[in-house]
Amino acid sequence: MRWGRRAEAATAASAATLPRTAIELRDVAHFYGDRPVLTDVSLTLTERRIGVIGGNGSGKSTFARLLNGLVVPSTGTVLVDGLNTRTQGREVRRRVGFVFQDPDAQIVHPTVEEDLAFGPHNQGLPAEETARRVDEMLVRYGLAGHRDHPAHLLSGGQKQLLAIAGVLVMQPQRIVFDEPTTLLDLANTRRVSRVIDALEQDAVVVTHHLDLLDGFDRVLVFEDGRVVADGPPAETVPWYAARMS
Ligand SMILES: Nc1ncnc2c1ncn2[C@@H]1O[C@H](COP(=O)(O)OP(=O)(O)OP(=O)(O)O)[C@@H](O)[C@H]1O
Repeated sequence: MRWGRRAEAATAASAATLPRTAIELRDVAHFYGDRPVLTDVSLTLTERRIGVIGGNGSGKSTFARLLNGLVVPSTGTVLVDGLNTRTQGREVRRRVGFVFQDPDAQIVHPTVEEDLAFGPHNQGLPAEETARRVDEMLVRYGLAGHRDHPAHLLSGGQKQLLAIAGVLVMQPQRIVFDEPTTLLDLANTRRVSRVIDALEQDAVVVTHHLDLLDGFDRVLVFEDGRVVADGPPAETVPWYAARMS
């Protein structure tokens, strides 16, 4: 595990030999008004499963939003496979899907099927391909019996699965999850955890549920807008838990 500035320096040094597929943050800072919420963040993200943890208000969601260009940094650069989120946001968002904490923020269409079809339709996919993908998602996420169901009447867990399916149906190469289990009971938390485990895509998961990070490759710990620890969960998670107690 690497801590604080040493970790950032070591990660920045490896940027010269950047693999083809990576998210790279170079000297990133972000301010809301004149208030800094992220400072001095330089990271190269290549692992399949990356967790992001930290106390309330430590900057995790802002960090997550930087990764697909929902937020552009006040200073510094975020590159996704070499694409700059500041100037190539649309292409970046095609590659990096984002699952919001509250599925109601993401579910915008009256029925489950219409909601799933919205993204691919927007991408300009032919109707048959959209229908094929929608069918596949309905089956994979246990929503086939709810095809014509009003989306807002689904249970909390089903809504979260629909929100995830609504991102996956667009076949992004990576997915960022911002606290995907916060609103869920234990059974649905486990279900979403299994869904994340089984994803083919790379995933970055912001969470307060530390169990979700079992088997992850790397965990970043945020504190006051900085990465204060960076390493495998077996080291970072107990370190963070001890720090918070
Ligand atoms: N749109 C915004 N405008 C102004 N301030 C914001 C905005 N979004 C976040 N902030 C502030 O930035 C700081 C970091 O917020 P952020 O949501 O990134 O933290 P977080 O680590 O995800 O917190 P939590 O665990 O509580 O969700 C907080 O103090 C928050 O109030």
